[in-house]
Amino acid sequence: MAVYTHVPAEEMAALLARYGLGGLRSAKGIAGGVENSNYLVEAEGGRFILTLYEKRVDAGDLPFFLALLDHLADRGLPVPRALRDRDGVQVQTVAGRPACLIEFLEGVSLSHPTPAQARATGEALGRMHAALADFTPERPNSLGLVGWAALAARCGAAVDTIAPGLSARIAEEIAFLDAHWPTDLPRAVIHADLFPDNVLMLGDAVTGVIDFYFACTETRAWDLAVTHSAWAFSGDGADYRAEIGDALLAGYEATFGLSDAERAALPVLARGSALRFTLTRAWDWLNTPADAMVTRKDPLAYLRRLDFYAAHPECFPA
Ligand SMILES: Nc1ncnc2c1ncn2[C@@H]1O[C@H](COP(=O)(O)OP(=O)(O)OP(=O)(O)O)[C@@H](O)[C@H]1O
Ligand SMILES: N[C@@H](CCO)C(=O)O
Repeated sequence: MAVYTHVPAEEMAALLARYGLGGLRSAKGIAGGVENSNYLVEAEGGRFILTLYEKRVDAGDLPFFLALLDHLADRGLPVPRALRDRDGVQVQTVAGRPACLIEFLEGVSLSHPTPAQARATGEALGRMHAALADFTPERPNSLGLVGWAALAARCGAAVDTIAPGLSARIAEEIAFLDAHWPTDLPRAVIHADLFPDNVLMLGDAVTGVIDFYFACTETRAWDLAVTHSAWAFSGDGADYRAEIGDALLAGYEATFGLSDAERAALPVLARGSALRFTLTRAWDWLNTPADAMVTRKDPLAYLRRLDFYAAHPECFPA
């Protein structure tokens, strides 16, 4: 469960009063997620998510993320806005952390999506990219190619305690990606973390896209590569599920589409995605505080994806 910061009930009730949402009925820490503290809050005025920003979320980036959510919600995408209090303020301080009260969206995140659900997700990603065409704010990607080398250096040889030889494998892959990374593809603001746990679904319909806190200006097709790496494998990364990968790509093609150059770059972009999550998971594996109520995610599940993408570029049809 990701609850790094405890919020006393009295402080939660005082927060709700600022929004005119009536009394607090219940507040529960949410199991799931690794980045922020999340509470499901039941108030007399409705059900909400309270997010306290921890770790990698810089409070200075919050205006970018909240403008992005408003932009997408204005265009009909199923994303949760941050509520404004009676003074029009979206970002609060709760238990000493920057925090937002966020609209609750229905739906469940899937562990074993079907091809139809993967297709709907690809369609939603394509619709999101279309809606972002006129979104002008920018945010650099601190977890792109340059950031990977820096993070690998910070992890150092300690990653070899996770798997023997891992630091050498990471260095080799960064050298490969440096040499082959496409530099001339269209760039845009992307979600950058569209994992199954960030897509809420009812049946085959996408009812929510959440967790935009890695959104950044990047090679747009990388978003599809990230989504592919997160969806098209068994959880441990040992098995590639071609029917899921194909459905995801088909859904994206139906609502947005790829140029020939973007399609040709997908195998390299996917290797970059697999490395990104191997690295951030390895960092978390080595640095998660012992008292955090959080389940660490397995870095090797992404190393296996990396091995698969390196061996099977043909999983992305030309
Ligand atoms: N707006 C929302 N409506 C409904 N449920 C939500 C909403 N936001 C978050 N949740 C629930 O809280 C969980 C954790 O949220 P979120 O994924 O944003 O956390 P995180 O710590 O940032 O996670 P991650 O590890 O994916 O970066 C989600 O899986 C979902 O169950
Ligand atoms: N979605 C990521 C966590 C956020 O970087 C993971 O599963 O590793």
